[in-house]
Amino acid sequence: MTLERTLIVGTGLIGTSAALALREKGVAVYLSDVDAHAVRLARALGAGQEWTGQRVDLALIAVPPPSVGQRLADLQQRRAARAYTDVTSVKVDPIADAERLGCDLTSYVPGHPLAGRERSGPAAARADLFLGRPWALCPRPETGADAVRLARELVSMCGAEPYTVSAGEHDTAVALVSHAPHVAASAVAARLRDGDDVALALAGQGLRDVTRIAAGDPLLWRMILAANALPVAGVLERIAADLAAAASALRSGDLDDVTDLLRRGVDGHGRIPDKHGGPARDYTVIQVVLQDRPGELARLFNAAGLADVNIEDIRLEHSAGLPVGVVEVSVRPEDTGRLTEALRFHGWHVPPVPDGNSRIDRTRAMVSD
Ligand SMILES: NC(=O)c1ccc[n+]([C@@H]2O[C@H](COP(=O)([O-])OP(=O)(O)OC[C@H]3O[C@@H](n4cnc5c(N)ncnc54)[C@H](O)[C@@H]3O)[C@@H](O)[C@H]2O)c1
Ligand SMILES: O=C(O)C(=O)C[C@]1(C(=O)O)C=C[C@@H](O)C=C1
Repeated sequence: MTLERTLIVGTGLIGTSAALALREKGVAVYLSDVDAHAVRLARALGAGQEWTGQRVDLALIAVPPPSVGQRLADLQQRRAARAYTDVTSVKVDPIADAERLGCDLTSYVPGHPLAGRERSGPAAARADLFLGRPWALCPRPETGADAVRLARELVSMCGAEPYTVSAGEHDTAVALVSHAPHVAASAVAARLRDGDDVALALAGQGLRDVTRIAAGDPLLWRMILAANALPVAGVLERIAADLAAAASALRSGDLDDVTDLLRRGVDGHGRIPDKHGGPARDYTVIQVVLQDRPGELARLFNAAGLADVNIEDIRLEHSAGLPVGVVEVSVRPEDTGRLTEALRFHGWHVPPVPDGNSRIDRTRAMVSD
């Protein structure tokens, strides 16, 4: 049994990213969403064609957590697929919904890719979103072997690593590694609402690293947290206790508790597996410091275009009020030399890309004027 035809239900960030990855592997992909605009945009991105009832091998349900059970029931009633899986960030509640709605659990493999972005919708989708990332699969004793095989095939076509775990273990685990961290990031980012312009002008990369996920959709996160409330509350209580102890240590001037927290933080961070820890894409990131004036980005793009280098990704870091910004240009490693030469030719100073085993090498290109 191989995966030749897939239906994606919910063509937002995750559904469209999976669709794009499957299209690259030659799978026929059909698209469905309650929002016709989301399907149109996904189609325009090359993610597949609109679903008009074709029967497929596997349906991937990529909708918010409370809608998964009902969608599964509807699709099974239409006999839309031989097997079904989903991507929602919690697992116990959607499975309970499916059971309550009388779904056939033998053809359903609950799933969850541990990959995402802080943006929603098909426009944010990318085919390489899942590369090297863990993708949890939570089959139950009654789940059929063929359904599991199809779900695993989808995961590997998306470039992710399947990880089999029970739904209960999954929810406890993601409370620690995903859901509580999201709330903690939001708490840090929420403080910035009170920050004055001077403070925000001094924001560096550390703050951006700690708060990136806080930009995620609050309505989606409310649904995720509601479905995993107690495990997340437990982790948050322990984080809050550490923060309270650190604050009182700072007030008393006895920094032992803070030092202990910092050391435990180093230990905890060291436990994040390298395999899934860093960005999974094999791009070189060239950092270019740009003058903040009209036409600078266009000049950079033009230099890349003339060198026949495709820019895979671009990220703009700009501190308000400063005369320069940093643009991070991601290119395929084999294009690094050509782009470096082109930037030098057009007046930027670019030091050699350092050797290293990290998946992403960073170099800096400084404006010469
Ligand atoms: N955002 C992430 O980083 C991330 C990562 C992993 C898993 N997930 C999970 O993936 C799922 C989708 O998240 P997303 O970030 O792609 O959200 P999104 O908002 O980008 O996309 C969700 C899409 O589902 C559609 N939709 C909503 N209800 C529907 C229904 N009943 N039937 C058909 N379509 C419906 C919406 O119109 C939207 O296009 C969620 O369950 C989320 O928990 C998200
Ligand atoms: O924005 C990201 O980078 C994410 O990977 C988001 C993230 C995560 O916590 O790892 C968030 C929720 C999802 O259920 C899966 C992935």
